[in-house]
Amino acid sequence: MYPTNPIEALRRQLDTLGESAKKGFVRLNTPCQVDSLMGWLSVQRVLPRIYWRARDEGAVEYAVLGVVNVFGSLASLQADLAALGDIGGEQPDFFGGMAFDPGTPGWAHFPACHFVLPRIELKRCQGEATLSLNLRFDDRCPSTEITQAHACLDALVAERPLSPPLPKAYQREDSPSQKEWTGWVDQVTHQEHLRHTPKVVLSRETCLTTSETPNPWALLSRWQAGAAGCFNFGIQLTPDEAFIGCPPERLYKREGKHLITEALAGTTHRARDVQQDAKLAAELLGDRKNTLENQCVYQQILSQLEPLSHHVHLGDSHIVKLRSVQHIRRLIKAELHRNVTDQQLLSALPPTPAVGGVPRESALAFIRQHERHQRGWYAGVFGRVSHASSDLAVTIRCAHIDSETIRLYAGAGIVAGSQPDEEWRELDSKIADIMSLLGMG
Ligand SMILES: C=C(O[C@@H]1C=C(C(=O)O)C=C[C@H]1O)C(=O)O
Ligand SMILES: [Mg+2]
Repeated sequence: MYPTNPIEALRRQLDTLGESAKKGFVRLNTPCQVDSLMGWLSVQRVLPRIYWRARDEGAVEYAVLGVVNVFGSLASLQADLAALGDIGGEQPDFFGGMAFDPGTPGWAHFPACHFVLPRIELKRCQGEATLSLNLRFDDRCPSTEITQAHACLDALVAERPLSPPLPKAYQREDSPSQKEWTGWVDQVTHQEHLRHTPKVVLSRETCLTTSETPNPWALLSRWQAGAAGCFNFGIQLTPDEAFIGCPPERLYKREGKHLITEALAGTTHRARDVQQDAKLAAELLGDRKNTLENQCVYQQILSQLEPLSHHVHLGDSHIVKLRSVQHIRRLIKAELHRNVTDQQLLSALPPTPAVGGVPRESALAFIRQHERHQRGWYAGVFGRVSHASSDLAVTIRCAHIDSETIRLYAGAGIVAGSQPDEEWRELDSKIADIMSLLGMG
């Protein structure tokens, strides 16, 4: 269908780029054919490698790699969005994420905040794939930029099929242990503690160790296939390390001044029998402890949105059914005041009480004091930001993978009425999908 090699087509466009085009941001595009974006990403040598797909049906799939710019803070990202917006013309997409708690050391190769304007984008929308080369000329020497762009094109490798990840024998270690967990839940649900801190989301790190871990892109591709209604993300900043996940939770989506966010909290498992499953859902919606978990989230989001927006609307409670769990969700819509930026939203909203707690600082203090594992980018933020629209997920239901270890993370909102054993089981339900893909289900 496309007689020209897409890389060749981009090279030619680059060579014939007129002087007048060399201002601000430039995106060169060519149609291409691709089977699996993750299969393509998996064989590339250029870093970083990023995959992103929002949870909505028909959402655009992005596989991006290399960098035109890197941003280590929300302020620098916002300054660049504004600078390119002022120049006008086509605007880029920025991809990246943030750690759960910038106030703690986090993961070794994952900065507290890291967004990139990628060099190469492979996008698929309604079955049509496009390969793009990004350039910019406002902040650098044009000839160097063109040389670097050529070098990145030269480094691209043809897609190869992903081989399915083979189940292996893993050694499992949980931090905290169930015994420690019980002690923490008892502390948080103590009358005295609840009085000043009504909700703390406690988490667990499950370390799976083996001689050779699976290809993260093969794993994500399998995970995605069974995770309808979830976001899908993957990022490799260093060659032997990846962070992947299929989170059901949206931090926010902004289209111009329209904002959509949500309170997703309160959990039960799934039943095989349809009637039994509906009964579990009805019980969840009526359950006091679970309703309280959700209420803590929407109340804080509403109060954070108040100074930034008008016409804030809180939707009804409803059930979101995932493969192994069901959750209570309430959608929130708002109209942002003029000039409210992604920087402001990303400074105000995360970590929401869906993953942190209420009040934020005292919940974070409990987490910092007790959890020995580093949350890093677990329970942080991942997504796409641009001038016109942004969409970001909360990074739960995720795995950090290096050459020997897979680290799985799960948390549970602890409020009045939480029982340690039930909450521990909730953690297991939240990692059930990925555990079964690894042959540990
Ligand atoms: C913290 C996680 O999930 C959060 C906690 C939930 C709960 O306790 O009911 C439900 C959804 C998320 O808000 C996680 O999956 O790791
Ligand atoms: Mg819960």
